[in-house]
Amino acid sequence: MNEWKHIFKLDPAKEISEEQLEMICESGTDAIIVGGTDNITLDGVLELLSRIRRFTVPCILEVSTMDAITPGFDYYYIPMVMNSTEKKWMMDIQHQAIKAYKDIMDWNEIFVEGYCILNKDSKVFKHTNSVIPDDEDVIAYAHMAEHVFHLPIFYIEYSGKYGDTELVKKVKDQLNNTLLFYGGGIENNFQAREMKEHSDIIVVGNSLYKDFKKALKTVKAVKDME
Ligand SMILES: CC(C)=CCC/C(C)=C/CC/C(C)=C/CC/C(C)=C/CC/C(C)=C/CC/C(C)=C/CC/C(C)=C/COP(=O)(O)OP(=O)(O)O
Ligand SMILES: O=P(O)(O)OC[C@@H](O)CO
Ligand SMILES: [Mg+2]
Repeated sequence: MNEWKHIFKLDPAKEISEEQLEMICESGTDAIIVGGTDNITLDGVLELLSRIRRFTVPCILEVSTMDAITPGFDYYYIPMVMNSTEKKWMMDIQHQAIKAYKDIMDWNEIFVEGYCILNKDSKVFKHTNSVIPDDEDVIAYAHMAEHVFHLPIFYIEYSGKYGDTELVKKVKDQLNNTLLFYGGGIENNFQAREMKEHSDIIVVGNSLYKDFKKALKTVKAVKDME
């Protein structure tokens, strides 16, 4: 994961054609995350997993609901929402899930993500009752992710909206061991490169469902960077 630059996030609740899926899987992206905020069902996850499995690209389940956890993925990402007002989204659901699954959990394939959700209009922001932190708060969350919780990933999430590059840069400057993921509103090569400049890995999601060709090109855009 330390070598990765680009990830596509596919939503099991949304339609993607066979032809498009093949282009995504063979695009050179470093991995595919299966995840989303709502209508995530076990059937939807299993169907998408079996379609992606025809290709060699690493496939990750980002767990958003207990109902759709299944074996068969290469890796599992477990979100903890650091700027939620409810402990539930930071700790309690994860606690219950670990209680249920601890005997079959292989921690070598599980990575916990410290999420900071910064688009107040996104579904995931509302769903998790999050609050908008100021820049100093975000930087403090990043420090907590790295030094208090020793998380492998700090995720700046603007879901559906292109974010503040200055803030992403400020956060990146503070992190040494924790990887910085940036996701939100990346639709073209310029945005992909700009956010990759300031983060370790960019995640491209919704634009695949809006302007597929442009979204696909973001892989080469960041792979060609020095
Ligand atoms: C059976 C087997 C082999 C199991 C493997 C072991 C394993 C992985 C067990 C699970 C252990 C565990 C601790 C699970 C956690 C369970 C859980 C439900 C945690 C809660 C996660 C959480 C905080 C959810 C809230 C929503 C959220 C933050 C989701 C993260 C993804 C995200 C930001 C989605 C938004 O994406 P986007 O695409 O922008 O959304 P829309 O397009 O839909 O708007
Ligand atoms: O869907 P977009 O806005 O590209 O965001 C990607 C990802 O960060 C969503 O969790
Ligand atoms: Mg999405």
